[in-house]
Amino acid sequence: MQVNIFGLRSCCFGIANMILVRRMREKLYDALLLQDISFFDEETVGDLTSRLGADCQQVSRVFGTDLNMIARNVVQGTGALIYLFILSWPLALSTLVICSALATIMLIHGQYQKKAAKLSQELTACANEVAQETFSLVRTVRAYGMEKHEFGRYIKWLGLLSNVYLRQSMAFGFWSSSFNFLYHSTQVIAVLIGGISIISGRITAEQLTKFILYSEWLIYSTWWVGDNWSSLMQSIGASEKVFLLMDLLPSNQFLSPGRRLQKLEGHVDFVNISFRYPSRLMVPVLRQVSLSVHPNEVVAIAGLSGSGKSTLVNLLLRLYEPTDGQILVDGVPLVELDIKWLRERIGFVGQEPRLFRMDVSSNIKYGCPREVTDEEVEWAAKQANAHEFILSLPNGYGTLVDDSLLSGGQKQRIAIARAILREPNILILDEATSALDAESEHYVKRVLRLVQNGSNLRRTVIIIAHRLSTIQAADRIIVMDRGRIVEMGDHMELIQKDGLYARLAKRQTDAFA
Ligand SMILES: Nc1ncnc2c1ncn2[C@@H]1O[C@H](COP(=O)(O)OP(=O)(O)OP(=O)(O)O)[C@@H](O)[C@H]1O
Repeated sequence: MQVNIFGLRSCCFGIANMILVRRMREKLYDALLLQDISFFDEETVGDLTSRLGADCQQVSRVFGTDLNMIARNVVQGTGALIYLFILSWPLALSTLVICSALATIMLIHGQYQKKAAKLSQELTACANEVAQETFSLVRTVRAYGMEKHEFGRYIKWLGLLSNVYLRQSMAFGFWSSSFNFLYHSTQVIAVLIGGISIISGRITAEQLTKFILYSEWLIYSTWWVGDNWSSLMQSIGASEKVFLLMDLLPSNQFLSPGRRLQKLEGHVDFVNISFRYPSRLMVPVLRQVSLSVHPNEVVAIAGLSGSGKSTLVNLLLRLYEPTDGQILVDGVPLVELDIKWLRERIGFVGQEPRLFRMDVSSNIKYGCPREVTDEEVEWAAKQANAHEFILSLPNGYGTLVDDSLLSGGQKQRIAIARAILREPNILILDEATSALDAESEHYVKRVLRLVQNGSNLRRTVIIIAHRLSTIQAADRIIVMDRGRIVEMGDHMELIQKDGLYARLAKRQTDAFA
């Protein structure tokens, strides 16, 4: 019966813990997912993933086991102490002094374990970060023969981690031996003082036996409280950051629903935009940029690397908020619009063509706000010059995308197909042709021409490209230099101007000659 009840209770604790861990992970995932992008510029991936995993388990232990054990042993110990005082107060006092010494060591040990747990979580996160980075860049590591170096980086963090564990074990050893020493001292004192008391007739032998039993009970209760206390402190130390992250408020853009317009024309105004990345507040990235993009206009942004081209589109996607100035979409400030509604109407192809680990078709459909047929998926793939190579894959559109299966250019064409499929009112191509070969670039140019000439396909396009040959046909080319717009016009006008654009164009012609 006893076993059954104990088993049932453990089972209940197990289930409660499981539910708690699940709820905490959900809440943490939610809190992280709804953060500003700038939050992820400052937090390490390894740290966040380890918080999502092990730390939640630590927190649940606090509620599931440690608190329960502490409460139980405090009640037991207090009962034993009262009984000891009834039996013999001088003996009880000496036991109490020893228990107080044990409690003091327990508090110090608990504080130490709290700090050590926090540190070990941080070091685990750093080690995870190195491992994650190495495996995601394994080709670069191989190509440069840096396996040993990366192993060394990983080992360094593991070394620090094992030092913390070693010190934790030593602290535990000290705490255990103090317990043993003090426990045996109680018995020696009890036998000595108790023996004298029996000889002088103040207590009986039966009372002394009871006393020794109860003092053992008291001291063991103190030990259990101490043991659970240090494990509680460990859990608290490891979970401080979890609670901090769980308390994060969602980004402003998810808090208010915002306005939905009847139709998005695709008029974009950047008005006196200045911007610094929150993680590098000292460096101005955009300085008083003003630019109007008209509905259905194809605007290309060119300029040297690091001049702020991608940052400008990041602000239009509201991944970051401008430090100064404002962005208007169809005359409405971006901050007033329903961001989900707006993003559904924007097609975006980013610089790094990374796909999800799902089949090709699902990758193309990803984020499409409406139901799409297989024919529509194929249509989008054809527009992006991806249909042919997709058909040559083992399972065609059903092939599971693996990072090593597709080339950079192929991944980029799938990303273009994804953007085209949602028939966006604003199409943003950031460096979309950088990884494409000359033939594919020709097809992208064809898409741009289609967008420009086909009456039902017209839309606002913002294209950033290093290959100036891709953007020659744009209605307008904006040239940026160190966060400012320095030139504006069509290809011929800019060439005649003989400024930065002309120099870049000449440099590229010379390079390809
Ligand atoms: N997340 C970030 N945090 C801090 N600084 C950043 C971040 N992203 C970009 N920067 C910095 O902002 C500046 C402009 O970067 P941006 O990517 O907008 O330039 P770009 O003109 O698009 O360059 P490229 O043509 O090489 O892509 C650079 O100096 C870059 O180092």
